[in-house]
Amino acid sequence: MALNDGKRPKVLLLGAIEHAHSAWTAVCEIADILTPTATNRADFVQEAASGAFDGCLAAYRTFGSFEVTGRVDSELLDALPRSLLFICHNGAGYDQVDVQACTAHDIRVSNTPTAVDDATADIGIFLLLGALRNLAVGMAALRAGEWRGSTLPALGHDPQGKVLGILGMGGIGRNMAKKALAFGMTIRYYNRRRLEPGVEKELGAEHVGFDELLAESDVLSLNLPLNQNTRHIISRREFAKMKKGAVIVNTARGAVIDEAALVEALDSGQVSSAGLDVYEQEPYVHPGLLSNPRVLLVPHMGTWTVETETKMEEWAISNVRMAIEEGRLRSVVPEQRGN
Ligand SMILES: O=C(O)C(=O)CO
Repeated sequence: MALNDGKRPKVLLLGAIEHAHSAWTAVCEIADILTPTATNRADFVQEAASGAFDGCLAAYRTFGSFEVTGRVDSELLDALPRSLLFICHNGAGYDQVDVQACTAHDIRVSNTPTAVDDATADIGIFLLLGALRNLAVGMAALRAGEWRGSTLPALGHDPQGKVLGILGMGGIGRNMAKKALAFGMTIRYYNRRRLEPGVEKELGAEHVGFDELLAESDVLSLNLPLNQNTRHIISRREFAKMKKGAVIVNTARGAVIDEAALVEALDSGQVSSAGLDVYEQEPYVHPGLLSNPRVLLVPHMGTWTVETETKMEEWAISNVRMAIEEGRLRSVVPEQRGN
C-alpha cells in the first residue's frame, strides 16, 4: 500500500501518552504528530472539518479522549480527513468506537487485547473476595470511626467450593478462571464460542448454557465486551433466574448490566452483594449503588497500574508504528478480521 507518497506521515494524537515515552518518541522520529486544540465535541468536529488534521494516516486515541471527541461515529468520521486509515485505541474495550461506521469509512481499528488481562482479572478477584466477605461494610464503618459499626457486618462467605460463573471467556475471563481455581472455586462459563477441550481442561472450566450459568453460579463475573448484543444482557429476567443471594462482579462495562435492575435485586436480597469497577454512565454512579453498603465500588481502576498502563500504551503505539511502516495493524478488532 502506498501510504504517504514519500512524505512524512502524520499521526493524530487524541489523548496523552503518560508512560510509554520512549516508544512514542520513536514514532515522533518517523511521523509528524498533530493534536487538536478543541476541548469539546462540537469544536473538535469543526476543527476536523476545517482541515486541521488533513493528511493524517493514523489516530492514536485514549479512553479519556472521549471527553473531547465523544463517540467515534459516522458524524465524527465524516469530519475527519479521508487520509485517515487507522484508529489505534488504547484499551481492550472499544465500545467508544463505532466499528461498523469505521468499516464503512474504510478505517481499520485496533485495541490492546492481552495487555489488560492480568490487571483486570486481579481487580476482578479483589472484588469477588471483597463482595463475598462484605468488606465494604466494615471498611465504611472503620472510616466513620465506628470500628466494625454499631451492628456487626454480616459474616461473609469463603470462595472455596463456590461456583464462579464467568460470562465471556476471552483473555480476562480465562485469566480470572485460572486465579479463581487457586481459591478452590468451581468454574463454569458461557461464551458464544466454546473453548478448545484442552484449554477447558487446563482451566478446569465447564461450558454451560446461559440460563444454566445464571441458575448455578454463586458468583457471576461479567467479562464480555459491550456491544449491541450484550447491552443489559443481565437485567430483571436474568436476576430472577439466579440463585437467591448470588454475588455479582463486573469489571467489563457498566452497561452489560441493567443498573436499575441490579439495585432492585440488591434491595430485594436476590443479589446479596456486588463488586463493581464499571458503571453504566461513568462517572455517574446510580445512587442505589452508592447508598448500599453491600456494594464494593471501585472507580474504573481495572488496569490502573504502572506496569499495565505502560503495556497498553506500548501496545497501542505498536499499532500506530505498524500502520505507518507496513500499512496494517498488529491487533485489528475481531469485527474487522479477514476484511
Ligand atoms: O481496557 C479497557 O477497556 C479498560 O476499560 C481499561 O480499564
